[in-house]
Amino acid sequence: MNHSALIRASISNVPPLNPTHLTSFDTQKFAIEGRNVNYSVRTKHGKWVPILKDCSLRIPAGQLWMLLGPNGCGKSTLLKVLAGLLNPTHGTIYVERPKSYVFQNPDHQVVMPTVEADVAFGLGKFNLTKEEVRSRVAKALDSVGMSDYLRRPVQTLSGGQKQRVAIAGALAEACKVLLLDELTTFLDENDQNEVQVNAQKPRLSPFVY
Ligand SMILES: Nc1ncnc2c1ncn2[C@@H]1O[C@H](COP(=O)(O)OP(=O)(O)OP(=O)(O)O)[C@@H](O)[C@H]1O
Repeated sequence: MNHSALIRASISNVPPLNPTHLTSFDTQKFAIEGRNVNYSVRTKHGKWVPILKDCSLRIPAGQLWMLLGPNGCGKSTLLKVLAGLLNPTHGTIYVERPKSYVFQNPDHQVVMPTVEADVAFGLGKFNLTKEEVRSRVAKALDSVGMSDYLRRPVQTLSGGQKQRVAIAGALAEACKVLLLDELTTFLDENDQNEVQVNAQKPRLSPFVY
């Protein structure tokens, strides 16, 4: 996969990054920046197979972008590299923090017994009062249209509802970068639009790190 597979969902295209003109990441302007990112896997026969080849991209803050490309071109791999779940074989990456990654299959992520507990799970690392946690969980669930499901056991949710709960967990942490793998897997078109619009509203104040 190269940067031609990266399509912005709004306004005009930013020209591809020319790494020779830049010496440091422009963290004021870009929420995500990758330079000549390569990722290869080693087969059981010891052969290296390239998946990402010299992939460079810059994504400005406050915008929604989509990665488009054919099956198997490397979209999920690039997202995992940006999320820090995979280490690039070569290249450099900057991603603004806090960042969150929502898996293609929400069963990998929605693990607590109830919706409320699951959305609150990631907040455990912050020094918040119970009231602050409750308030963040309520706002995040409202953002994804799941306020009525607060006390529901997660195993009773549909795939799309689980995906919304996973997104609410990311929003509750006021992530600055939200990496969504295959938003289309479980959400229908209306739900995708709703989540995208709501996720861009600044309802939750960011944490100070
Ligand atoms: N651990 C691995 N070992 C071998 N090949 C892998 C590994 N991980 C990914 N691949 C291969 O890398 C390529 C890119 O996979 P990736 O999941 O990133 O594609 P994708 O663009 O997200 O595909 P899709 O649209 O089908 O979800 C695929 O050909 C896949 O088989």
